[in-house]
Order: sequence, then structure tokens, then C-alpha cells
Amino acid sequence: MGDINLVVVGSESVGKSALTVRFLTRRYIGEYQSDTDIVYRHQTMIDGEQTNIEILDVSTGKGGDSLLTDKQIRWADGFVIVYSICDRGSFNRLRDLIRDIRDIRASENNHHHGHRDQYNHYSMVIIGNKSDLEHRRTVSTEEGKALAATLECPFAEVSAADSYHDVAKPVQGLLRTVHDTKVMLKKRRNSQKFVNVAKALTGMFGGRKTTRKRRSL
Ligand SMILES: Nc1nc2c(ncn2[C@@H]2O[C@H](COP(=O)(O)OP(=O)(O)OP(=O)(O)O)[C@@H](O)[C@H]2O)c(=O)[nH]1
Repeated sequence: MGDINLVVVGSESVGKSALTVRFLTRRYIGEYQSDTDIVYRHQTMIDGEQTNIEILDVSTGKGGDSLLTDKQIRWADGFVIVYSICDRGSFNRLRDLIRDIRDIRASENNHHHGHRDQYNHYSMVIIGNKSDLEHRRTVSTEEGKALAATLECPFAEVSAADSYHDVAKPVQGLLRTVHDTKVMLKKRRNSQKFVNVAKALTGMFGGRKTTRKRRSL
């Protein structure tokens, strides 16, 4: 169903790189130095199809937020939105981040697709990382869940440090959603094509039929 592009975003040091590397290699790398955006390429089977995945790990700007460019926002099929359960600020900043994503995608819609907003689809998952640091928690599980509920997207608390499966589950869930959406949209587009062809044919033949009927009356 084509390639899938994911972006991993969130504030400074919430564990974006640790999560990305954990998902891709099953390993935990505690100190991962990167000052630039990195795109990782990966292949995985979804629905029996070999799918190319590109994951953009966005580096954090001086303000402490990962700064997404409009181009990156448009490029993505899915967003892994990360905060740390022991960094209140990283959680509070998510609303603005998500609003930016929505604004850009909405303006993209109006620009290129007019009213056909179903063709500009993207999915999100919210991840509260560092669940192993329970003693330093400042964001409750309920708050994370509530934010995800208002955005109607899935939520998970994970520990990139402790578990590959913690991390893999929500990311695979996101890939699956993106994949299923692409399949659904493709079907819809094809059936729209079919409707258009059918309309054209009705115009050609159906039109004549009516005329003939009228004549015979
Ligand atoms: N205890 C714990 N520490 C973690 C976890 N994930 C990441 N860290 C630590 O948090 C720090 C930041 O991790 P990174 O993966 O570099 O975070 P980042 O969001 O990519 O950071 P920037 O790109 O610099 O903003 C490192 O010291 C990691 O070892 C986790 O699940 N548990």
C-alpha cells in the first residue's frame, strides 16, 4: 500500500531517539547524540505486504520543543507524539504542538484538495515515556488518557529503557491504522472512479434510453 512516513515529536529529552532506536533495533541506547533530524528506513510486513517505513526523529530546538517544519508535517502519514511522565512541561506543550499539526494539515486541505479532506489523512498516537521512573512521575496516567481521548487517538505509557514490546505495540498500532486508512481511501477513490465512469455511461446510454422511451410514448 505504498510507503508509510512517521514523525516522532516531543520536547527535549523525552526519549524520542531512545524510542525510535528501540522500535527499529529492539535495543535501548541510553545516550544517543543527535543534533539533526534523522530519517530511519525500515521494512516491515503489514497485511502480508512488504512495506517501507520512514521514521523521522526530529531533533529538539533551543526552545525545548522539537520544531516541525510545515514540510515535515505535510510529509507525515502518522505522528508519534511523545512526552515524559516525569516532565510536566513536555506534557503541557503537546497541545500547541498538536494544534500546529492540525492547522497545517487543515490549510493543506483547503489549498490542494478543496473539500476532499478524507484524502489528507493522518493518524496520531500519544506516548508517555519513562514509565520506569514512577517515583519521579509528575503526569498521571489519567491525564495522558484524557488528552488522548479529547484527540480521539490511542495512548500508551511505555518505558523505552525497559521494554521493546511496550514501544512496539503502539507504534505497530499506528502503522496498522495508517495502512488500513490508506487501503480504505484507495478503495473509496476507486469506487468514486467507478461511480464517475458509471455516471458517464449512464449519460451516454441511459440518456438515449430515456429519449427512446419518450419517443415510443
Ligand atoms: N529512565 C528512562 N530514561 C530514558 C527513557 N528513554 C530515554 N531516557 C533517557 O532520557 C534521555 C533523553 O533520551 P533521548 O532519546 O536522547 O531523548 P530525545 O527526546 O531524543 O532528546 P533530544 O532529541 O535531545 O530532544 C537520555 O538520557 C535517555 O537515556 C526511559 O524510558 N526511561
